[in-house]
Amino acid sequence: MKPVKVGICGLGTVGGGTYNVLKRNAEEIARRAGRKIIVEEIGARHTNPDCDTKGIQLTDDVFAVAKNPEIDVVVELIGGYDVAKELVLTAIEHGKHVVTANKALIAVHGNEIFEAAQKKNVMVAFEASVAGGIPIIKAIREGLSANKINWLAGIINGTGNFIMTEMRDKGREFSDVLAEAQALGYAEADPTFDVEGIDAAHKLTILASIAFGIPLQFDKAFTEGISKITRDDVQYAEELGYRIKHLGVSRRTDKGVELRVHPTLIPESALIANVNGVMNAILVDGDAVGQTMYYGPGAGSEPTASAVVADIVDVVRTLTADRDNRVPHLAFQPSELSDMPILPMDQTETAYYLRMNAQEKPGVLAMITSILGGEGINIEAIIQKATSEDQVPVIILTQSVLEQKMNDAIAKIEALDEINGSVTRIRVENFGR
Ligand SMILES: NC(=O)c1ccc[n+]([C@@H]2O[C@H](COP(=O)([O-])OP(=O)(O)OC[C@H]3O[C@@H](n4cnc5c(N)ncnc54)[C@H](O)[C@@H]3O)[C@@H](O)[C@H]2O)c1
Ligand SMILES: N[C@@H](CCO)C(=O)O
Ligand code: NA
Repeated sequence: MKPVKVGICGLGTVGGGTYNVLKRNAEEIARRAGRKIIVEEIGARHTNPDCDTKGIQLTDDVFAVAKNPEIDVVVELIGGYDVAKELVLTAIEHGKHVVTANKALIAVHGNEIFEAAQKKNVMVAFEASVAGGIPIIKAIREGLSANKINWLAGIINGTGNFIMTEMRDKGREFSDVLAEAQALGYAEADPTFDVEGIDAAHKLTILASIAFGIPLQFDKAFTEGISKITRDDVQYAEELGYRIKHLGVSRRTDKGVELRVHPTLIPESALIANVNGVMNAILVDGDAVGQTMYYGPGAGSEPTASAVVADIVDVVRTLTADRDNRVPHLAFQPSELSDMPILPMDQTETAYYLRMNAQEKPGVLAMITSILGGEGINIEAIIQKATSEDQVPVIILTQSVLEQKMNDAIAKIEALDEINGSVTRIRVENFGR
């Protein structure tokens, strides 16, 4: 059979890894795909010192790649929204299949891109966009297609997990670890995407769509980052038997779908609480299978390339297959997507960790517990720290409650003269309890 010709756009961390893996494993990959896969052209502004591209056609115009009549599959690895979107739509318009690692693009413009792809009968594959090398899209979309999925939760940003692990285990400074994550090629071009949970929310949006059969709705995701977590919170959580992880959670409820990214206390005995460094993990709860967990490197050159190349192989395998019966982009047939709403954050339910500074006076604890009781919030545990100062940290673990009630309770606690400053709240998920 004729070789399949691929055009790679962007030759940075992921583009470079993709080129090298395709080259190094060419024989093995051809045995799997049923035909040879050749890199016909590379479109990139910069060359990559890790890649020997001798003999390959190079251009700095990625649109030339998207329009090159020789090319069957365009691999978008430039990142970002605008140029990437135009590039992908141009490739589709020219009848090319597309493989991308760009979660920002899929989460924000995916509905439009998939519609264009369906019209042109081409595939857009995006396994590398979520959790790097972990084949989580394939697992949910194909491996779990028998199930009604109840919820999923994951550590889906490698940079953030790397930062939190290094800070906790080695006491390193935030900025120092972030710089290392950038040097290792883990971080986004704008690392606030990693730290503030935007990147994780992009990925969660994609996972929720393929799990529940809903259109991509990134604008409705709730996002809270890791920059405000203090060493004290990490320590108090550990005293209570928990680890703090930056988690994306999406749960189907009677009222709608939860879509939220925030720091979360997880019981230290839970497997997912022990996922460290750049590793990612996603827990998926299906009605037939129960809970399954997927673990592996969430970022980095070749781990991500592993997913990009697997997508290229997938595309190649379907080139000769019936194009009306491909695996749908969002797992469900496009005409079968549901209009189940995304729940506003104040309508979600979780347990909470609260930390506040109370003045050292008799009766303050009673005031706090009475406010919580008044909102119908049950307390699981309280720690009051003795200090030499005239204010004491009070840490409270609550049972599960509607976020709206917790907002009201926190506002009332913060209004007390006996409480200094604001109340820190971290949500709690009791996996494995
Ligand atoms: N780095 C990771 O671990 C990782 C993992 C999963 C997904 N991703 C995603 O993969 C994509 C690429 O990330 P990366 O880490 O490889 O980025 P990178 O910055 O290392 O590489 C991007 C490359 O694209 C080139 N480029 C950008 N715009 C261009 C344009 N208009 N024309 C020509 N070249 C252009 C840049 O010169 C650069 O070499 C992003 O969407 C990112 O979110 C990255
Ligand atoms: N910046 C992302 C890359 C992988 O998507 C992360 O750290 O997880
Ligand atoms: Na993946």
